[in-house]
Amino acid sequence: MNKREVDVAIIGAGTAGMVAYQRVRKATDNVVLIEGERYGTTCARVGCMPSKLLIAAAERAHDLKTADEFGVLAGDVRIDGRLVMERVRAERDKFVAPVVRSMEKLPEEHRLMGHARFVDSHRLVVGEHTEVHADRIIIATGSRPNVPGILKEAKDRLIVNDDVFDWQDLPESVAVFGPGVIGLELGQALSRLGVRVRLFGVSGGIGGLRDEKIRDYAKGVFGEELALSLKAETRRVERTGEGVHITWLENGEEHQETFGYLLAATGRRPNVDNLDIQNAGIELDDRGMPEFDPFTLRCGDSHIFIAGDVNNHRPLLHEAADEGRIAGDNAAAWPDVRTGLRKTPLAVVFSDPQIASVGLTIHQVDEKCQSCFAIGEVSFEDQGRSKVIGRNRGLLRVYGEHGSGLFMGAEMFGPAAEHIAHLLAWCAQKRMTVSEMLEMPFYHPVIEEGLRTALKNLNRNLRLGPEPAEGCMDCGPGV
Ligand SMILES: Cc1cc2nc3c(=O)[nH]c(=O)nc-3n(C[C@H](O)[C@H](O)[C@H](O)COP(=O)(O)OP(=O)(O)OC[C@H]3O[C@@H](n4cnc5c(N)ncnc54)[C@H](O)[C@@H]3O)c2cc1C
Ligand SMILES: NC(=O)c1ccc[n+]([C@@H]2O[C@H](COP(=O)([O-])OP(=O)(O)OC[C@H]3O[C@@H](n4cnc5c(N)ncnc54)[C@H](O)[C@@H]3O)[C@@H](O)[C@H]2O)c1
Repeated sequence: MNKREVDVAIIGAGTAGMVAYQRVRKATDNVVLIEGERYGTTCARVGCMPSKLLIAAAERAHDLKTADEFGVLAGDVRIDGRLVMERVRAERDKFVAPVVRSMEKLPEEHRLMGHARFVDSHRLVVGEHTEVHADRIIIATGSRPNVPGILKEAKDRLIVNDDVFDWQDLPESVAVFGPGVIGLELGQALSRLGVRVRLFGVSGGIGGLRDEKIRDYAKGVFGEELALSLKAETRRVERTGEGVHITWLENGEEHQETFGYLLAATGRRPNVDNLDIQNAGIELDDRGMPEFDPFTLRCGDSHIFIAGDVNNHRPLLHEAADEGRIAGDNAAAWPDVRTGLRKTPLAVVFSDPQIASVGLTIHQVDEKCQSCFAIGEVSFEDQGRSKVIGRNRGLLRVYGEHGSGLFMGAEMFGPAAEHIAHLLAWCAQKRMTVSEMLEMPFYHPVIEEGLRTALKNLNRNLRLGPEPAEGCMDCGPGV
């Protein structure tokens, strides 16, 4: 077995691992970045980018199919599944290639291919060919789909997100299990591309929405175009000659339907269980997850750090990058460990309408403010710009603290949520009050005017500032 002695070993060459590597590199040349499978990252290969490519095709198809609303007659819209998937794969490959190239450009002594596992708190065995002794270690091993046992009965027709993006053609039908972020994004996109889809859930939730009022509204809107079984008890999953036959119980009645494939989007499992983590000498919780500080990413008071999806703290791309930076800086400077900047929570679901959440959830605000908070809201059904562009479905709810008037968080289902969420996240991070946010300029006619309406409503409910005039003429029509 080869032997290596390094200052810092990083396990996992995904986004968190690559960013951590760049930071460590500033302090030492004696570093190794270990990858067990392939270069290219989850985001570029099987995550953010290919999913958004599929969604982009679905949005084009949907726009064409609904263009007659504007008097634009597109005729019969035909979707060529082979061409759709060809573009998804080709564009995906263009995102993956530069990531792989940047990895391959690293000095050879900084790269190691092979699955890593802990032998003790400082020693890793990699691919059974190299033993690495590291002064400090960063775990950045990401996550993988978690598939409940019963779904495995779909056998060769069971797929996860990774498989979808290698399809050569679109299938006739897919049962999507898991109405969370991945299931909703992919399920709606496939449906809009002409695939027969049913979305199965267990708890009644959809798209990770936490505010019940928005969740109920969103369920109504998605239910108009998607077959939803959000509170289903799966009785049987059988691989038959035609595909996958599913029997489920819903509202006290048994239902059955056959699909070509079963897509499991039932959550993700951190890649901790394949590391022999029990040998690392760090505290584990009752689920076997390392205890760590989210501000330093350090596990207890050890020399081991954990960054990205693997710690399951905020499993999003920009958070993986931030955590890679913090863990990298701290591993480099160890034992001088510093707290890093954690940004305001921000999440976007690329459904249509989009879903976004910013800052604290309604339940967290309630807990933090001990019920001393108010809610402002706006419906986009009557919002001027949204009506003009035919996207007037949605609801935004903003939360503020009584007394201080501070903006605490928001949840949104509606048009341009990805953009409005950014404005809100920036205000939250700057700790702005709702009144200060209302001092900012709002153009006319734009979707952001809907945000202003929600903020004015919140200010009124916080009993701050002047009582807003009904039908404000300064604001123009349809705001
Ligand atoms: C379908 C889908 C869509 C998504 N869309 C979005 C989106 O739109 N926006 C967003 O912000 N986020 C999105 N995400 C989440 C985002 O992709 C992740 O948060 C991010 O990629 C996590 O990066 P990471 O570095 O933690 O993990 P990864 O990029 O997964 O890297 C981990 C690496 O560790 C390696 N590894 C694992 N175990 C070992 C081992 N024992 N030894 C050596 N190497 C190992 C793996 O092979 C992998 O290369 C999406 C995810 C999915 C699945
Ligand atoms: N746009 C984005 O930013 C984006 C997109 C995709 C993924 N992601 C990230 O990836 C993470 C994982 O996404 P995900 O969708 O896999 O997880 P998730 O936790 O969002 O959703 C999983 C869903 O599966 C349901 N479920 C669990 N067991 C089930 C069963 N047996 N039958 C039916 N439903 C079942 C859960 O109730 C939940 O609704 C997200 O939390 C997010 O951080 C982000």
